[in-house]
Amino acid sequence: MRRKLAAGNWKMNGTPEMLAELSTLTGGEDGPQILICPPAPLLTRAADVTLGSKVEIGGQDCHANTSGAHTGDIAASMLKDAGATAVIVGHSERRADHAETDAHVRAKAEAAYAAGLTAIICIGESEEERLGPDCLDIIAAQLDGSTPDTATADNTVIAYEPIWAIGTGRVPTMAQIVETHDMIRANLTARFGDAGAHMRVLYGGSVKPTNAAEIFQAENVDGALVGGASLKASDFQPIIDALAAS
Ligand SMILES: O=C[C@H](O)COP(=O)(O)O
Repeated sequence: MRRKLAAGNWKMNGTPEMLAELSTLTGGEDGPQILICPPAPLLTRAADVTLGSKVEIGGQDCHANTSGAHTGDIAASMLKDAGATAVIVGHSERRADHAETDAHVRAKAEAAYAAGLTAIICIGESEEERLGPDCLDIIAAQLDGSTPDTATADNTVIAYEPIWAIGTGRVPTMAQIVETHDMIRANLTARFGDAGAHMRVLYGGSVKPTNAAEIFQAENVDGALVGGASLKASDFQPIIDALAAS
C-alpha cells in the first residue's frame, strides 16, 4: 500500500491569513498525508501553527551543498531545522528560472536525503514535447537523470507535472495521465524493484476541487502536488477529501 499524499506548493505566496488557515486542514485518522510547502521565511511560523496537527511542512528547494558561499540559497539541513519533513526539488519553475538540470536536481535530492528529508522530485514535459512523438521518452529520461540511485520509497516522491498544465486551468486527458503515470511506475519498478513499486507518484498541474476525484481514480496516481488550489483551505480541503475517498 502506498500512503496517499496531498502536497501544497505555495510558490512565492504567503500571508498571515494563509498561515492561520493551516490549522484547519484535516485528513482524518487514517487519511492522506498532508504537506504544505510555504516560502522559506514562513517555515518556522508554519511549523508553529501546525504543531500537533496532521499537517507537515516542506521546503520548495534546497542547495546541493551543506553550507558555504551561496547567497540566497538554503541548505537542506536548514529546512530540517525549521521543521520541514520534505523538500520539492526540480520544479519546472526552478528548472526554467534558475537553469537547473537533471544533474542539479539529482544532487539536490541527495542533499535532501543526507539531511533526513523526503525529496519530491518534479518532472514533466513542455507543450511542444507533449505534441511530439517522444514525449514519454523525454519524461523517462528526466526521471532517470533526476532520481538518485539511493532513492527509496521512504525518501523519494515523484511529482509528474506537465509544464503546460501548471497554473493554466488545462489538464491532460485521463488517458494521458494514466499512460504517463503507468510509464513512471514501470520505470521506477524496473530500476528500484520493490522500492520502485512503493514509491509515490503525484500528479500536478491545475488540480482543483472540481477535477481531483477523477484524477485520483488512476491506479498510479498517489496524490497531488497542488499550486493555486493549495492557497486557500476552502480549495485544498476538498482535494484532500477527494484523495481520502479514492
Ligand atoms: O507545484 C505545483 C504545480 O506547479 C501546480 O500548480 P497549479 O496547481 O497552480 O497548476
